[in-house]
Amino acid sequence: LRGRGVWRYSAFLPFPEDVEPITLDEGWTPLHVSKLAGGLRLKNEGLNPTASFKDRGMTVAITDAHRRGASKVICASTGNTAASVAAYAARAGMRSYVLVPSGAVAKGKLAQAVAHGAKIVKVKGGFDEALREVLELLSSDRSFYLLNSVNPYRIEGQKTLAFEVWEQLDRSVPDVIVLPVGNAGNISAIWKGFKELRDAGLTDSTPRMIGVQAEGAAPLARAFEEGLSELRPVESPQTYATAIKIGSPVSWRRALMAARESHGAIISVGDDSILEAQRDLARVDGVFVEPASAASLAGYRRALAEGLIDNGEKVVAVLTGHGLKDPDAVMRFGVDEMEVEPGKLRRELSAYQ
Ligand SMILES: Cc1ncc(COP(=O)(O)O)c(/C=C/C(=O)C(=O)O)c1O
Repeated sequence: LRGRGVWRYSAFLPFPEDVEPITLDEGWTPLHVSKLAGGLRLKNEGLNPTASFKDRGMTVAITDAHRRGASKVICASTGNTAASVAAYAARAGMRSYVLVPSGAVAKGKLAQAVAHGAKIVKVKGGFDEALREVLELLSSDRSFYLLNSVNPYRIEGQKTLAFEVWEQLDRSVPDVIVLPVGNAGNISAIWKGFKELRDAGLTDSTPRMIGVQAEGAAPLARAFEEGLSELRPVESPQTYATAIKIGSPVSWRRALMAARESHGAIISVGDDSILEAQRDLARVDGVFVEPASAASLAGYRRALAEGLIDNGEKVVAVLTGHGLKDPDAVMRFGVDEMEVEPGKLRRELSAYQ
């Protein structure tokens, strides 16, 4: 183990020792103790270079693209993958093409894609249509390198969150990992990381993986609930947590396997509980996350209420993206503001208190 962040675990990454990483020092994010519940810890992935967990997988996949001499990279995205692709492609001197749902991407993410110089292709429809467009293009045009989480190098990078949590918990694993699930790459990546820790003899237990979806975009929660072995996509997914507004998750098989193999679950929560969780995290724990990230806390609360998690169990909630990604979302918190004339502050404030 040397250095910090994703490349600290290069022994677990699929590259020869002399590989030249394309990196922005991603990873090594804080694990805070939460004041909201005993035993609950918060893995703050919003503190990665482009402010989401996507950077973990992007550093590894872009390093592979660079190694192969790629000059053009492409992805479909609800926004965070696009932001991360744009930044790492810029770092690697590559052109980036990002396909996003037209009119449905949070402002901060779009700002990042623009800032880093991506070609932004707005697809009429949702994420699912955008991903289909990308896969169709690639079936006839091999000049693009695909960066969605069907790319195994993304999964290899994202699994390193498990290694960090193990180190941050003094080389032990939590009872439960709870995290939001959209296209479903992350839940299978983190589960892979914990299995590798166990298979390397570094731990003798593994956590239960509890994935959380938004009620209006929960094909995996439904498949898990009904014990299905086939996914029934949600035709037009609805949630204000736009990062996980996905009706047909591409990694659904691996996600179901991770939930079942780990004796965990995939559940869904309402947008109102996501909003409440987002506000509590910001106003009690001081951690500002975007709506999809807050689904972790909303899911934790539901799992606790339903006995999927016992009080006192050690739980890590993965907070996947920073709150600045979606500034419009916080207008629903209720703003506490006043305007004063110059020289009137004392009078106005005393009236206010
Ligand atoms: C903040 C945030 N939280 C959770 C997820 C779900 O992770 P996966 O289940 O691995 O997809 C996403 C996913 C975003 C994209 O899929 C994209 O950017 O295209 C996210 O941005």
